[in-house]
Amino acid sequence: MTGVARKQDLNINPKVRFIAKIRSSSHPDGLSNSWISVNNILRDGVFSHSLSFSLGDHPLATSNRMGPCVVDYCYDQNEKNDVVFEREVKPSIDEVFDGCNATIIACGASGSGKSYLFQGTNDEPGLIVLAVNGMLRLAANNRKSVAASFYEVDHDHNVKDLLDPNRQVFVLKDAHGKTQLKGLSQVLVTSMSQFHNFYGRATNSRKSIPERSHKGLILYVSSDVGEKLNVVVSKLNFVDLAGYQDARNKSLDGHNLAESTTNINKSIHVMHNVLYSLKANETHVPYRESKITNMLQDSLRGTGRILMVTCLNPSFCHDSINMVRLASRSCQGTSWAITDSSKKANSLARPMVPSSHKIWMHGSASTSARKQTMSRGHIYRNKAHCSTSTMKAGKLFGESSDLKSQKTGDDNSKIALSTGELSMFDEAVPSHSLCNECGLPPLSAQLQEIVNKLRSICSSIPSCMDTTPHNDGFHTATSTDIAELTTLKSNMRTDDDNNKIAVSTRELPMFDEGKKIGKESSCSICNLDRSALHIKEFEEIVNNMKSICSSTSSCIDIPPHDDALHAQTSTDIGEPATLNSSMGVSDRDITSFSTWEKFIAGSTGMKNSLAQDYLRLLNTADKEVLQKLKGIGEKRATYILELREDNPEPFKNLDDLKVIGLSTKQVRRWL
Ligand SMILES: Nc1ncnc2c1ncn2[C@@H]1O[C@H](COP(=O)(O)OP(=O)(O)OP(=O)(O)O)[C@@H](O)[C@H]1O
Repeated sequence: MTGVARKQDLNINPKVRFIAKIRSSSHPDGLSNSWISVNNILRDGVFSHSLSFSLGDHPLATSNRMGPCVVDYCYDQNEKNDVVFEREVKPSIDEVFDGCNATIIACGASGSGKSYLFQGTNDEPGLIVLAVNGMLRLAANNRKSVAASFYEVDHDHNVKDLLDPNRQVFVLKDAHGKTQLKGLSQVLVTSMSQFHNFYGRATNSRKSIPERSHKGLILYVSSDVGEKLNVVVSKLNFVDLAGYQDARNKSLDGHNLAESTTNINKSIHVMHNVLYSLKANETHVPYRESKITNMLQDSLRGTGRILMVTCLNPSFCHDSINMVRLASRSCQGTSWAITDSSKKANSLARPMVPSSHKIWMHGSASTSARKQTMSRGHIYRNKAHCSTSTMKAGKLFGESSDLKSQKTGDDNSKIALSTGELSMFDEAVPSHSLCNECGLPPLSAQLQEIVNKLRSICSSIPSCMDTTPHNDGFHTATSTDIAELTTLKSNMRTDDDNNKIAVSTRELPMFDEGKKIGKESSCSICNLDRSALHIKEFEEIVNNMKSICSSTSSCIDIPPHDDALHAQTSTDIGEPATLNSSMGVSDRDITSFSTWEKFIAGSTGMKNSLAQDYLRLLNTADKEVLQKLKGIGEKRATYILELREDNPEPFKNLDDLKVIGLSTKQVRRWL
């Protein structure tokens, strides 16, 4: 059964409110709003409206991916601006005069009535006009002043002062981290007619310009100190977001609306993301991902009210559906979820980025990894293979999720060198299988053996450290060695739960110097015999490591570059190709690498190729596969699909993941 349920233990910010307003159909282009049905929902004493869409008898399949569209309230076409004002805006004005900031945002498809809602007409004043009127009255009664700024943010993120177009506006942070709109003019509002005068002039001047942009009016309330407007107490923001347009539509001259549309749509998405995060009380709010949210940051954070009004066209408009879906997603925050039992577990129980996930994708250093990488090789080579490759990669993820489920049981066989450098060894193949090419036991097994040795040595180190002060000169000379040895031990993190050990590459030279450590530190460690034993064991381990490295390099050896065949083979094999291309090193560099460096470089290259795969899947995979990726839950997957409607390849590099609230660092950590 599908429905909407409220999660009991929510921490939802009630001051972030999402409403919809269906534009009046009195306009000649309006047919009727029968394509939108609004239903009441009452759960746990909370009223909401659920919106569904139909064309004639055909329900539009908008809910397949995300269930019904839910907003806190939907005003129908007969409800006038003053009704919306009384219920939604007036309470904010009272709070602004009590010192809080408030923000009212209108969004919607082009022609959905955003400007009409804010500006209105002489007969039906809009929310801004009604608000200024109310504020002037309150100001007069409370010895306060009202001032206004009016700006525009275009698709190139330029900010223009609409009250004084000659001024340059800079968005800066002051010493307290507060956003300053440096250069933006403020005009004291003294009466309604004076307001109509300057505001009307500024709005009309933009009407002839076809460019889409966001427009913002700031109404400042200051304590009345005569002529000076120096003590700004609080702000009421009105933001009229540019009309949403599907970026795949063609403009009148036949060109794709592409870039400017994409930028505008992106900032609309970011605005919804920000409100989503605020509504859900998330710790990270992506203000900085768009100019407009960055500018509004001070008003949006804190305790002030935020109202997002999604304006809907009275006649069928696909962009309106997109917008209401976006609003619904943000409105539901973490508080609502589809009660479809299969989806419930995913969407309700899981935060956006579950910290419990450790690895989004597993690989293996042995044959299985090589086979997987060979599959990925096709992805690099030919984009036309994308879907097949995606399927393969999907299979990969399928495998990885299987592996994930085996994780607990298999944890004992893990080893990671250099903080995840060798995460490809996680979930390695069973220890009895041999590497096809080398005929050696799998790397993981060899490394595991070393780990066990190291662990046993480590566990005995404290007992042989001399902690009593030594006054002889020799001790002073060797104390660094003790420190080194201690560092060595601390770098060999042992974890009894999962038997993991991490040895950073930085520490490897210490192994080479094992003899030196042994010779000198033996004098400063209390039990000479035991320490000598340890050093010997260390040396043995170093040698083992070295031999593994050389055997590894023979598995991922780099074929000669000039070989014509190489071009073909390296792409097929994947790993060597990655070594060359992803690391950005020349062959000369590679030949001068030590075996160990080659090995580490190979790991880095592989990481980069995994990053590429991750991005490629985000750009191409279907929802089911997306949800198998580390960090992608039901909501993010839905959002990614929405982003792909605007831009077929929204993720070109890891930085682009910001749009979906993931950081490069985070993703790199998972790889
Ligand atoms: N409630 C209403 N009653 C009558 N006409 C309306 C109403 N709302 C909007 N309109 C008319 O519909 C048209 C489009 O409205 P409006 O300009 O407000 O849309 P918009 O969403 O701001 O569009 P854009 O994003 O392109 O600027 C206008 O001609 C406006 O007068």
